[in-house]
Amino acid sequence: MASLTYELTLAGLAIGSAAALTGIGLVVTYRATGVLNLAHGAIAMVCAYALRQFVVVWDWPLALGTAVTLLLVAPGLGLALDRVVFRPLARAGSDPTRTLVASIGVFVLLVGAAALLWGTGARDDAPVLLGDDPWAQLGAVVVLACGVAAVTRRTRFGRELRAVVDNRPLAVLGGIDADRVASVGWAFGAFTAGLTGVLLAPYVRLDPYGMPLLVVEVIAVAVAARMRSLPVAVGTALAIGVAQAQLTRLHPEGWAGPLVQALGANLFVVALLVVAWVLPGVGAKDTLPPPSVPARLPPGIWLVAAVLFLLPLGLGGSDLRTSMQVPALAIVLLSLVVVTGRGGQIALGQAAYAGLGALLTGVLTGAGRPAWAALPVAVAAVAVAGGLTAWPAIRRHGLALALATLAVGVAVSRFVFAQPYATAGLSLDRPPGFADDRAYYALELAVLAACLALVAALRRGRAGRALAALRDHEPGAEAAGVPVARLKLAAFVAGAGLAGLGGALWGMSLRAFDPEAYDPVRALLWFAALVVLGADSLLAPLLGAALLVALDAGPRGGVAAALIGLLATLNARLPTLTAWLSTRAPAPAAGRTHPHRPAAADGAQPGTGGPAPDTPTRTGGTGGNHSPAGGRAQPHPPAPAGGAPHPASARRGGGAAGLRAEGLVYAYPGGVLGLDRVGVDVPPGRITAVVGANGAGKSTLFGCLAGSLRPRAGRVVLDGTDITHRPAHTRTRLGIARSFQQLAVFPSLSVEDNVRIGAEQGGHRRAGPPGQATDLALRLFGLDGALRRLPAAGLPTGTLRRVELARALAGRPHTLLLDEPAAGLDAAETADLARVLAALAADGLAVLVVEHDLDLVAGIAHTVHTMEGGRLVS
Ligand SMILES: Nc1ncnc2c1ncn2[C@@H]1O[C@H](COP(=O)(O)OP(=O)(O)OP(=O)(O)O)[C@@H](O)[C@H]1O
Repeated sequence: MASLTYELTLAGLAIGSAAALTGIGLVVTYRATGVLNLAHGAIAMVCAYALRQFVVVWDWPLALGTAVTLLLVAPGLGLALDRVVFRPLARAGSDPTRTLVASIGVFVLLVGAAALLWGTGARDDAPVLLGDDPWAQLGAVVVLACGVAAVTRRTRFGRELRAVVDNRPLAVLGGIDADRVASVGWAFGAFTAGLTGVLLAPYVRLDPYGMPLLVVEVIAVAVAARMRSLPVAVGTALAIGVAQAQLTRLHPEGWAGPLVQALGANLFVVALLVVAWVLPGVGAKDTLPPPSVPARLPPGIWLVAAVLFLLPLGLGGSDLRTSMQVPALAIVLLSLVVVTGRGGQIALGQAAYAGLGALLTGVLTGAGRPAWAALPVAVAAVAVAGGLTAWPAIRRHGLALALATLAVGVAVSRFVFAQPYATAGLSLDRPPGFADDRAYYALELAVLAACLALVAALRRGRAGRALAALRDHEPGAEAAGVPVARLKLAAFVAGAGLAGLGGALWGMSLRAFDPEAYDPVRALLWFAALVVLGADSLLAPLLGAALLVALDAGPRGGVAAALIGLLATLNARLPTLTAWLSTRAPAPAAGRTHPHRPAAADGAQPGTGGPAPDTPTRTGGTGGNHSPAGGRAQPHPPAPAGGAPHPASARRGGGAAGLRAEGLVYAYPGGVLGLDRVGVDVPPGRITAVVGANGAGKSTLFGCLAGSLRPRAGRVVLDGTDITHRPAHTRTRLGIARSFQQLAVFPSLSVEDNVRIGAEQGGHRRAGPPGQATDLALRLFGLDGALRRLPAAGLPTGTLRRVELARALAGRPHTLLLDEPAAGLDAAETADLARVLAALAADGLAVLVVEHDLDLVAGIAHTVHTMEGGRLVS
């Protein structure tokens, strides 16, 4: 027994050391470049194929082939990726989600290219490098880890690497060539990938799909090491490797047998799932940036698409059977429009939900349920499964959802789809009356049309607007009253359900469950395809499905992956296909805000752009007189139209005490005391100002009042009710609106929709229809007329400040918290703002202003508090 334990431990160490190599490569690349390289496994696979090509096909000596592979091919690939893909992204200031999409693009491109070059079949003749001696592999890992540690601790390059990791802009200012550091990081990362690939290849299936995925699972060890600690990465890899090997000793009876067996082969997948669910995500941001141009497709395109989709009804035989995949796949891709396109979430596991939809439908029909009844039950079950698997990650920041969905995709594939107990002999009957291929295709088209109509309605409606808002600017959406986590979950549940429906239709078209159709790599391909074609477009799923099926219908696999991968690697530099087809929105003028993201997203304050481009004309209640300030806020809020209440006139009952902070203490991680027993009153009908030098604690106080920060001690009280633990969106719904120091508008939405979100999400329900509150707020701030239909992207700062204020007031708050509202405004705009604030306070609103502009404060505030060192000193 002892010797079996020893043997298994050795075998586990061999697996663990290969995983440790990957962990080291991922950590070093991440530290040098900030990129979580999902393509690591694909690089490993390409290097393994390259070595096989040199040694087996071209008959080179093993040493020469290995040297060329590891010292030329692998680092060369890393350097090429750095130069062509990732450096341009870093220079453009791209965020982690865009680089993740690019690394998915590289993954898909390399998989496609390998399939084209070497075919899709598995090879079992990869050259053996170190034999099966685990000590040799372990030795290689230890030498490599020690080498990396020595270089980072003791050399000048190591110091530079650490400086770049700590603060890249500061390191560049200090004269460090951050690009060189990144190049070395990429070359080294690719070298470790190559080493993993050539070591693993003889013992696993060397094929373009299997090996990259095997290495992707190992991301778990790098995430467990928080993308920093090499000893933790190596230790975790070895521990999982040994535990996995020891599991093979267990042979429980009954249903647990195959499960334990699967666990013994896939413990890294479980680890990935656990780290994605439990540990904080990698990276700081987890939503895709908003689309640069809101797509408005010419109507003729839909006619062309309809005709093209109807054409296969005239086909027969294998052509019709191939075409039957298209509507089903289009529905799966449509699920990504909801989750990724609208919601901005990175979902890499849609193949699992599609497969589960097919599997459950097959199981239910196999148990005698009619297909009509089985399908909705299966779709509902998959939707619930989607919600349950995504929920732990949705509440976490960074790339947690991307990793969790990736892990779910691989885990479902390994533990369910690949298991004979779940899928053996499964067949999927078509609904009665649709057994014939042509009739079934017509049914698929009808379901697709219904799904398109449903998603179109969702996008146009309140939920669609709120989703776009959270994609564009999550804190801004939360401040407008959007329940961010709940909405993300709802989008994910809907997306999983749609994917399940598409998958089930696909299975029915084949009349069988084909695990290959739901391979996790396909999920990456589908995600990349949708992003490339335009994630927030209804046309993209149709185009994508047709393109993917058509390209892969040929004799050579990999064409679709190679093409989509190539386009995805360049995702930040090319317009999406649907954006290219769409009617252009007006081009932003020089000096305006960046169309891609609001100023708050990158921390930059855009320049003041002068008056609004279209001087809005006030209409309605005031008789259509022209705005005196070139579209600026009106000095005095106009009388409400049609006797409707003023947008900012929602009132609490008599005797309201207002908002009050009592003894707030807030400490930042690291111990800096942001607030030290601070109390402040924000009474109705008055403007309360808080001033103080930089770092005095004003923003911290503001965050505690608005609900974005939780104080360590003290209370926040609204009209006598303790709201200290209420989240930001709940406070907004209680009538506390806020603005941001840096703009928090939703660039892809029109000015009107920006304001409408405030009315829909933030408003008290009894405060009247959102449309009316929106119109009033737009008019109050001179945003009606042609301006209301323009996308917020590209409008001048002064206009966007008014949009933000109008959004806050459209929810008809009783308390208004303003964080440096005059930032970025010129003198005239600041004067207009002062008049509006005075009018709102006169109208009964409680207003708190945190401001640097002492003239503004002196002119409007009834009470002025001064902060210093986290305390209120006056
Ligand atoms: N995220 C953070 N992590 C650590 N310390 C922080 C953080 N944010 C603020 N601080 C520290 O907390 C203290 C209060 O900062 P705060 O931003 O509230 O000041 P402020 O008065 O709003 O300054 P400013 O006018 O520059 O915005 C400062 O010492 C600041 O350095």
